[in-house]
Amino acid sequence: MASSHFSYRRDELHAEDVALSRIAEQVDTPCYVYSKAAFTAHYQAYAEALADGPHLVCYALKANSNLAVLGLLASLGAGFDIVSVGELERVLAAGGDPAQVVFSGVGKREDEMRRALAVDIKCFNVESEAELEQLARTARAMGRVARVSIRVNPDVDAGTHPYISTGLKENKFGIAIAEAERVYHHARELAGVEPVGIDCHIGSQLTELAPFIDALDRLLALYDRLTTDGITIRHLDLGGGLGVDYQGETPPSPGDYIAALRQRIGDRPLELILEPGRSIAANAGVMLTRVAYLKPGEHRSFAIVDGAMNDLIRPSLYQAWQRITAVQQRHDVDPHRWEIVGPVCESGDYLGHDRELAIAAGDLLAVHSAGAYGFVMASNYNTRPRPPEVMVDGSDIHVVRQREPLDALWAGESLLPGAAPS
Ligand SMILES: Cc1ncc(COP(=O)(O)O)c(C=O)c1O
Ligand SMILES: N[C@@H](CCCC[NH3+])C(=O)O
Repeated sequence: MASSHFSYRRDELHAEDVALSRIAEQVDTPCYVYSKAAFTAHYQAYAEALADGPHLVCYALKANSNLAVLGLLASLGAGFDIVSVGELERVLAAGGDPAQVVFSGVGKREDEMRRALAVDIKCFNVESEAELEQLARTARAMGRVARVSIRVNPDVDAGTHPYISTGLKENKFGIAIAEAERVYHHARELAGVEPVGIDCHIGSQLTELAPFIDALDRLLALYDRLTTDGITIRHLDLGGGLGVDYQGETPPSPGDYIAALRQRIGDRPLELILEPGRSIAANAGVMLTRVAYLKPGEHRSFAIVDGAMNDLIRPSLYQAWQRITAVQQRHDVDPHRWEIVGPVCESGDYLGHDRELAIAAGDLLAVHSAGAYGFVMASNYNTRPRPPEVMVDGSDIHVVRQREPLDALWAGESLLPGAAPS
């Protein structure tokens, strides 16, 4: 199992000290369950490894932006990586410090820039020259100066799924490394922006160090050239991307990763910023779902569960594999190979293919490693409410997001005038 915070005791899966069947009874299924201790430990692994030099861990809240998660990480000292004004408002609502926020993303709108300038975030990670110019105009109009990093596209192969690889020249992200030096000179001359950092993010779920080191070497060469040109860069932001154990992968630990980075950076006077998302959140959560019906067949056998692609889309979208186990292990039925599928009307609606499980209708299943890119990617497809979220703290159960009431799913919609049935 990928996380020691979710473990079996007397044949039943627990989150910390809470039996997961208790949560399912209390909040119904499907639901997400997070462990406070796991979030804390995963964050501390970064903070401790970085402690001997200037640093900031900017948790990428796209991975899991529940306010309870953000509040917990803020209380531990985390900064945040945001990609929208909505994420910025979440950080502020959770008590996060805007001075520790970096703003990534290729398509920042002017109103988003204005709000981020108004609360004086730490840095904008700028992804194109057109965005740089827009940001400079917006900042000037507000009488402000925006601190910026150029997000450099270092053209390294992250060796991960094509949908989550971002640092190749065919990807939409960042400014080509060959162009970056010229853009920094442009930024230096442009009123309204001040270049203070260099940024990159090459992809997600990386399980090897080599692509990170390749990218870092290219950024350091750029840093050295800019320093020679008299452009003072204060921080290096290497993005997120460290992978996790979904299916026995053995990615480097944050400690090993950071030691390798620091060794390359040497005595350059740089604050090191990282933007981890998945490696903090994924194995701090599971999704619980209940078996509704079993449909054994000659060709394939289906376990139809109450969770679906709208609740957890990673298997359908990326063919992602996440471990699925029975919450209460039973010894009275034989294991059988099941397709774990949801009620959504799509053949691609599945949570797992060909899983050997000893289960009966009514049993609870846990989909593991669901703390990252789980709830945040949930939708209301098929007019299904998004699931509730629960945070376990020792033996305490905190419902940190209620299931959406059904009528919330059509709030804001209206019938055409005169079209109401009489
Ligand atoms: C700019 C940026 N920073 C950080 C992250 C977080 O990545 P991960 O969840 O792989 O750590 C992402 C997502 O891949 C990203 O696009
Ligand atoms: N949503 C993706 C990761 C996206 C990374 C965002 N830059 C996943 O579940 O693997």
